[in-house]
Amino acid sequence: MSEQELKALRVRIDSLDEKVLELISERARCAQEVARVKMASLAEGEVPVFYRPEREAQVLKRVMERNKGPLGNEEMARLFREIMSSCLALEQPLKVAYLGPEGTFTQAAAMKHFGHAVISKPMAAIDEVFREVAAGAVNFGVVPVENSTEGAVNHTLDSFLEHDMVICGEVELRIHHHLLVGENTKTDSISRIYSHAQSLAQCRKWLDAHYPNVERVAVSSNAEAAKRVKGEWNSAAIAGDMAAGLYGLTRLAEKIEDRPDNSTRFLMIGNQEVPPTGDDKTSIIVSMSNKPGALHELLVPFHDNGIDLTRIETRPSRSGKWTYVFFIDFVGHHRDPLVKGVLEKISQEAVALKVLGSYPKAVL
Ligand SMILES: O=C(O)C(=O)C[C@]1(C(=O)O)C=C[C@@H](O)C=C1
Repeated sequence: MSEQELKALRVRIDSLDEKVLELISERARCAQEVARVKMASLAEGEVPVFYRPEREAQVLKRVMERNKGPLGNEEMARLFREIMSSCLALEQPLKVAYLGPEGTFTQAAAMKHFGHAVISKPMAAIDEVFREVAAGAVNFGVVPVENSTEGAVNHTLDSFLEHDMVICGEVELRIHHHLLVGENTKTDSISRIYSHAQSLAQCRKWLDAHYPNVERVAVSSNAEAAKRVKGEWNSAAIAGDMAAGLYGLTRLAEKIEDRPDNSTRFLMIGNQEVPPTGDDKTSIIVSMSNKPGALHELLVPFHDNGIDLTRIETRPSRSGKWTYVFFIDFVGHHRDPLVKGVLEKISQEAVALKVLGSYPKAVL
């Protein structure tokens, strides 16, 4: 390519950027207008709802449907995700608590779902995320709920039993783990590997093959593991990209998770009900009386109405020995007539039924 050609292309890019800039600014002014309309149409005592997950899902889906490339759908949606995040920040800067410290996969999930224009607050434990939302100190919280290799995150499920929370979104993240060391670490003298227990479990086979005699130490998060090895000479951490970047660590081995499709699903929790989008999921907690066939009774209405169950998890209930609650996710919104019917049928048989929330299926 000649210098001349390159110059001409850059002139074209400059001119396109000016148009993109003007269009983004126009969009942002539009969002400010939306905020004005929302404020003006409030009934007395009503609080404005600026964040609209159902609308965001619709915007991102539309972008993906209309995208003709060469950028991929996900890439394009990510760009719009950030534009929308900044537009919303003009209406109302969202505060989001997540399972910290900084650099965790939960933080990455929060950014993937809300974009980077939110004010994010790391919390030391899952229960603290719930409490922060319940106290109204933040608008939303982000917590992990299940991993494709290791299963349910029980702390999160148990927290739903203790707090009244509305689930308003989900996001899935492909989890890649790396073996990380600080700059002063001699790689042949590693005597300890830190990570979160779930991450150690997700890399068990790799560790058995490569570091069978090295002590594995479970800490509160993999970001915490990364933070520790920064100052230690004989230690390594298992953590992800965000933590590696944040603590300036070197990747000794990349993508060491045993299963290449290792993914974690995260939930957004808040106090806001989300209207239907036509492509939603619902999460419920049900407790049945301890009698034969109870689980069968619970599942039959779903089957009879062709409702797709995406997950069922059992946890000990907090109210009695050997009694259980079921966490069930299914496709549909609790306001859909078919779903309403199923929930009514179940509540006739159940000791208790609580809808945790209906929310758009993850778009990104
Ligand atoms: O449509 C709205 O209600 C808006 O506030 C606008 C907008 C957007 O930028 O498109 C911004 C924030 C909401 O969460 C959803 C969409």
